Amino acid sequence: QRIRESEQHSPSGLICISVNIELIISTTQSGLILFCFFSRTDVVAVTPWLAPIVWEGTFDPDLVDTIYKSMNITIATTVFAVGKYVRFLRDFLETAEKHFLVDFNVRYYVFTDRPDDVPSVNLSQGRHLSVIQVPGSNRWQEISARRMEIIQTAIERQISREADYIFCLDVDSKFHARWGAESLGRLVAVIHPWFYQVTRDHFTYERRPASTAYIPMDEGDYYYAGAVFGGLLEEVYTLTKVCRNQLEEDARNSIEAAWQEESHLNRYLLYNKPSKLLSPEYQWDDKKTKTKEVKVIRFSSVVKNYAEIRPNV
Ligand SMILES: CC(=O)N[C@H]1[C@@H](OP(=O)(O)OP(=O)(O)OC[C@H]2O[C@@H](n3ccc(=O)[nH]c3=O)[C@H](O)[C@@H]2O)O[C@H](CO)[C@H](O)[C@@H]1O
Ligand SMILES: [Mn+2]
Repeated sequence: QRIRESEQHSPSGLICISVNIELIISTTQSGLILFCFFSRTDVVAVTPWLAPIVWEGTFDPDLVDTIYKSMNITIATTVFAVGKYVRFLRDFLETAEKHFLVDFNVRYYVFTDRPDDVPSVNLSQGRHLSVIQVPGSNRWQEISARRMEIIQTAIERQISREADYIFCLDVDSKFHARWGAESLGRLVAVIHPWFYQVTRDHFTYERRPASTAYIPMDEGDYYYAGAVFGGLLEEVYTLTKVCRNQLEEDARNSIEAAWQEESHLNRYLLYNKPSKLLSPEYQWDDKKTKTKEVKVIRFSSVVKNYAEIRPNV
């Protein structure tokens, strides 16, 4: 059933802005109402290649969770805490236990050079945490970019035997609200919170043809954030392998892409389209003022003092 209110004249004679609400009621043949919610008409909820873009109000949370729960899946979650970034782990893990894939089997993989500083956090049933030691570095660019290689290796050695899906997340972040099974898909990326309202000429893709992350000005769909990507294990394995190889090829040619692995991720996703996109609800930035499209912030980057926290500026 659709309700559309078009332009109306108020008593004062001013024209009101059209309301345009779609009320979707799904019924069975017997007439029993299964679910009822307002779909969104203020945001685009599908890509030109017909992948869903997940916004609050475009899915039924209980129904989606029920479908995935019956599959008895395990979701791996990688998070890097190298150097001073170990300080973000407690909030990350504690808020994840409250909001991230609650009641699902989740395996956290914490990559750190300071295993003794990993906090002990109470995990719910069905949830595990492994600590994997990685080298430190005196360049944040290298720490961030090497994640591709390290995730690829960890999938080969361990994760492929232990999980079905994987999410790779930034640690300088907190969960604030439900992040459920609506986020799962073959290959999943998140629209960067600073770039969802701008045209593609503003995207900070790598623009130098000498880099393997190069994207010409007239190409590109979305600007994806490097802080969140995921999908089926084998899909993310290929993604990390390709990005790792391209990062290494660039290094051999003494070129570093504008935003390191984020640039390579964007290049990969341009030619390997994600099957599902997460709206900026799934990667907000605490420095950014909330816009009206964002009804719920599920996961956001905390404000940090770069000079104090990173090994270099
Ligand atoms: C929202 C978003 O898309 N952010 C991207 C952006 O800035 P960010 O400011 O989000 O980068 P960042 O400092 O959070 O670094 C990315 C991640 O690398 C890890 N880390 C980094 C430095 C360090 O000393 N120790 C450590 O563990 C940690 O997990 C951190 O969350 O640019 C980065 C570098 O290209 C990545 O592309 C990020 O994904
Ligand atoms: Mn970050």
